[in-house]
Amino acid sequence: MIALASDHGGLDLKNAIVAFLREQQIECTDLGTDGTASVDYPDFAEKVAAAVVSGSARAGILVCGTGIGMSISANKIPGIRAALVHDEFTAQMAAEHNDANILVLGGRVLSVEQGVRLVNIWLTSRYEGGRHQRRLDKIAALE
Ligand SMILES: O=C(CO)[C@H](O)[C@H](O)[C@H](O)COP(=O)(O)O
Repeated sequence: MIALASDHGGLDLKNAIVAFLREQQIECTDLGTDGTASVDYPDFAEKVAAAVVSGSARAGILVCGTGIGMSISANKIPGIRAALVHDEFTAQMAAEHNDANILVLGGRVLSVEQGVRLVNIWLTSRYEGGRHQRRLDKIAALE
């Protein structure tokens, strides 16, 4: 299960990602927002982070205008490694090196096509472990 949410600035990209995941028959849950009314991104970051930390979702995707506010918010939650990515390389590294459990995208930064492409790269890339695990352990110790 993948949990997704956006604010109003990320709505179109989030909806496109939901459609993509359903097309791929990847189970997902859309935690909002549902319309174009202005909302506050920390409320939605918290919902997705809670789903990931509780284990009800294996991973999460958050979208706001820049992705910055969502990543700052989600990374406040212990156990979350939220990665804001902008291109193919950072999407791949977020999985391979950081084992990011939440992918964050900027709906006002990326085209819908590019955003969906980055989701696909992150989902199909695998954490490499090894030296990276030592670093993730040190991140966890900071919590
Ligand atoms: O990351 C953000 C803020 O740090 C997001 O881009 C928000 O979507 C953005 O701030 C919302 O802006 P708005 O002017 O209220 O639409």
